[in-house]
Amino acid sequence: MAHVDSTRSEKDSRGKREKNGGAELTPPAIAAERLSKRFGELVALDGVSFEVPRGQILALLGANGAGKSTTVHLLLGLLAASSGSAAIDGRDVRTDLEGARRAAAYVPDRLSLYPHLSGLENLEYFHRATGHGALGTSELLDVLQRVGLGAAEAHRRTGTYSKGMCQKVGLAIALAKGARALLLDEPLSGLDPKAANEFCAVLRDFAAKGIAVLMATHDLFRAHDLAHDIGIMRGGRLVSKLRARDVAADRLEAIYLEQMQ
Ligand SMILES: Nc1ncnc2c1ncn2[C@@H]1O[C@H](COP(=O)(O)OP(=O)(O)OP(=O)(O)O)[C@@H](O)[C@H]1O
Repeated sequence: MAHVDSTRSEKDSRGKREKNGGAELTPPAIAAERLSKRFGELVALDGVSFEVPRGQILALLGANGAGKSTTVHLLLGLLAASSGSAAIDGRDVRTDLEGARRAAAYVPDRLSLYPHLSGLENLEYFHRATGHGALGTSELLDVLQRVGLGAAEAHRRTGTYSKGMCQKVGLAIALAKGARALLLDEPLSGLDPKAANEFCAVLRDFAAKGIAVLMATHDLFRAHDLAHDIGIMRGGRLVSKLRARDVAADRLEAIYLEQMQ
């Protein structure tokens, strides 16, 4: 079986990080360590550990109820962990929630924008709402351009946008904020193939800029194409972690289906 013991590999990579010539390296942009979450009797997440270094993309796959959204919500501090730790850019979500949130951006399945405002006005609003809204209108227009929304689209009311265009505004909010880590929960659901391709191209661009990306998705083939690492979750556990380049897409599908048995 091509999957690895994720607990051991996280320990190994941490060891390398700490020992590198004795110098302290930057912490991973996203880190989960033995993260667990119970809802009453239900164990939604059970000792999940992984790291996403800067410039890397980790896709989390898994059936409905596997714990993907719970993982994302714990990392964003939207839920409190029952045990274990979650950190963004080295800031523990439990002890430095403000710092962690400052370094993180979140694009959910369906982004809530103000439909009567244009894409640019929405971006201006959310950019200021972060409390770090230093960019002016022309810079924000440039940010929208970089995520694939031209000037004409930027000035249109978002009530007239497709889902893909709304999602791009979410990416623009993350970029304008200078986020170190981008967390996405099924951002591709409902996007047509062209829109999904465009969205993934922007995510690649984010990674190339050094941003860490964690994406929960059901789109196995696109995850394989986009991500550096693939995590497969089942019953609240990370049951496999694979380097995407080490496994062909059809083999990944076979491993996924084996894990779902
Ligand atoms: N607020 C909650 N209260 C009780 N149970 C919850 C809550 N949120 C999630 N769960 C349960 O935790 C488990 C994990 O759910 P989660 O939403 O993380 O799965 P998922 O992998 O994201 O699924 P999907 O692919 O359907 O989005 C499920 O059994 C779910 O019913």
